[in-house]
Amino acid sequence: ILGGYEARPHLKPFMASLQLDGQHVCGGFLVAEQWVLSAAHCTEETGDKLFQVLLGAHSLTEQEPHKRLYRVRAQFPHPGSNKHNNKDDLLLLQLEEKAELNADVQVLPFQREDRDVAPDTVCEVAGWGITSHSGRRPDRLQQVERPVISRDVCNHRTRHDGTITNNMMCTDSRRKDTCKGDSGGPLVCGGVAEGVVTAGSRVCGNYKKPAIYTRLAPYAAWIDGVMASADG
Ligand SMILES: NCc1cccc(Nc2n[nH]c3ncnc(Nc4cccc(O)c4)c23)c1
Repeated sequence: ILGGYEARPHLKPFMASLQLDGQHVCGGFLVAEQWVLSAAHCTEETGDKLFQVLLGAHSLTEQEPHKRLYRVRAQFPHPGSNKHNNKDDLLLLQLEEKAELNADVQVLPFQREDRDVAPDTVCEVAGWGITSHSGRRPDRLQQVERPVISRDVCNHRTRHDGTITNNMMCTDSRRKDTCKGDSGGPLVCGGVAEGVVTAGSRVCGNYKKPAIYTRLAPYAAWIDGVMASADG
C-alpha cells in the first residue's frame, strides 16, 4: 500500500496473508470458514507449490493471540484466468481445516448484487504490500481509502484504454494506491467486499494507471459452486 497508514490492529479480521516459505506473497480474505479468496495471478511465480495462509495477524513477525498459519488443501484458480490479461483474476483456497473464528478471525461478506459501486464512493483497501517504490515491505497491516472512478474514465485511452470490462472496477491511484503484494486483498465499500485487487499494469501511485479490481458480484455463482463442490 503506497501513501496509506498502519491499520488498527485486528479491525480487519478477514484479512489473510498468502505465504510461501514464511514470506508474504499476496493478500486475500476469509470468504467462508474454510475458504480464502485471492487473485489467480498470485500463483504465477509459485508453480504448483501450495500457499500457507496466515489468519488473525496484524504483524507478520510478532506473536499475537489468534495468529495462526493454515495449510491449504487445494487451490482453485478461476478457469478463465490467464497470465496474459486481468480477466477472471480470482483464486479460491480451501484450507486444510475450518478456520477457528474469534475476535481476530472473521468472514467478510462479498457483494452479490451485480450493480456498479457509484463513482466517488470512498472504499478502503488493506495489505502487507510494499509501501515505497523502492520496495519496502511492512511488518504490520497497512490500509488506505480510495474513491471509486467510473469505468468510462478508467477506460479512457490515456488510462487503461478500453481494457476494463464490466467484471472490473477502478479506484483513483494518485499517490495513494495498491502495489506489489497487495494483490488478492479485498476492496471494502460499506463493510462489504466489492472487489479483489489485481495487479493490472503493475504500476503503483500513478494517476494515469488507476488501480483495478475484479468485481465479485459477477462471480458469486462460481464462488458458491466451487465451495459447494469441494466441501462434498
Ligand atoms: N496499483 C496497482 C497494483 C496492484 C497490485 C500490484 C501492483 N504491482 C505489482 N504487482 N506485481 C509486481 N511485481 C513487480 N513490481 C510491481 N510493482 C512495482 C514495484 C516497485 C515499484 C513500483 O512503482 C511498482 C508489481 C500494482
